[in-house]
Amino acid sequence: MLSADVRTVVRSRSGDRRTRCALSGTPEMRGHRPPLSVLYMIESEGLTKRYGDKLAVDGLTFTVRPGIVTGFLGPNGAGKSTTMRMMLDLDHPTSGQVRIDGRHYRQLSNPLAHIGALLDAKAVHGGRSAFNHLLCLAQSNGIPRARVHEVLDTVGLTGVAKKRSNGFSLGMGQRLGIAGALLGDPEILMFDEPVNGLDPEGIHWIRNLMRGLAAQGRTVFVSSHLMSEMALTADHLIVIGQGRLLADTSMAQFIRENSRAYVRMRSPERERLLDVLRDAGHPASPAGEAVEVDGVSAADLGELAARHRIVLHELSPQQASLEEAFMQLTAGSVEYHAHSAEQRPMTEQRSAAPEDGLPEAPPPPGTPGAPPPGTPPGGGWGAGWRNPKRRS
Ligand SMILES: Nc1ncnc2c1ncn2[C@@H]1O[C@H](COP(=O)(O)OP(=O)(O)OP(=O)(O)O)[C@@H](O)[C@H]1O
Repeated sequence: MLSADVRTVVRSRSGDRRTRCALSGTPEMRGHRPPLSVLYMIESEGLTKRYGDKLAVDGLTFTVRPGIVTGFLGPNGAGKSTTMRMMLDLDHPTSGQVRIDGRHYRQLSNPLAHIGALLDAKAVHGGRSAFNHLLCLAQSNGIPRARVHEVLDTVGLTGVAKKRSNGFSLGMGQRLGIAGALLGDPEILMFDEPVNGLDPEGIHWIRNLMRGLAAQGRTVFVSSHLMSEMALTADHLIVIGQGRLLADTSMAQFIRENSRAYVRMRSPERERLLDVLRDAGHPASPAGEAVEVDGVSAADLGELAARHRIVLHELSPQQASLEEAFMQLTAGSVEYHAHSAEQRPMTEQRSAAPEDGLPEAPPPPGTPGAPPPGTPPGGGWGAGWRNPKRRS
């Protein structure tokens, strides 16, 4: 017999397969039911993974909750994929644990019905058609054949279902991987770089898919390096650097706490404006033709300018992007630094490098090859990856 609390929860998820299981009280749902508080969650507790000398994941404790999209961010090599692999029991933690719906992955009697994942879109048998690939997955997991047609339709691959997947583009492969993740109609979905290789329409589609899955009350955990996309998709962020937890917070709070918010003002009477701001106790910094003021609202600054009859051509509150906030927070954890393609060739750099072998300081801001604003000393993202720990 299901408790009243369980009925409340499952009824709010109208139409989903597990809801029906729960209401009919199948043996799977009757046995080993985790406490309500952990349903549909991923819980990582002190998760640690060491590969030889390399501490890839270092004591990660966090919870991924249902009903929202949780973004998983970190610079290259931060440990995101390793963490996701451990969640699916594809890699064993050195210490710590992960629970899915309150249980270890190995204890789930029907894992695909609990958690669906896209980790590596290329991990399919290329000689099989998309349909047969999904059918094999379905048959080995007790999922009806009709569900294969449903997920192919959801990801837009029905028209190429009989084609071999080794002829698929990167984007089609991603869609097939997503179809596999959806196959068991799980409450928890995990995607590692799902927009890789997708065109703008595909990116838009997966954004809506993820938001739609979360709106149905599912738990959606997604990693991506595409910050602009993540800013549009995720509600909550887990950020790691060098295997350690750096932030576990809402998107809005993350940006607020890791960036500078200020108001940008432009006036044909710039010098007078600076004087008025100074006299009012609002120190402003000149920025080209504009001035930037911290810690005062745009409304207050507009009224101040009006009282002094100063014409304004711009009065705009500025908030850093997710990308800027991310780079600010992870500045100390970036392991693989990049250098602009416009910098001198590597051979030239090597001969001119100081004796300690460290890279030279980047060019000044605004010049060719300069890093974008907020880039930590030593570089940012881009071409020419080089691990400073592997100096020759
Ligand atoms: N099988 C392995 N053997 C040895 N080292 C590994 C193995 N898998 C990962 N690592 C190392 O662990 C660290 C974390 O790697 P991981 O792939 O989890 O990072 P990531 O955050 O997913 O990186 P990216 O964003 O570049 O995909 C890296 O230094 C990586 O080289």
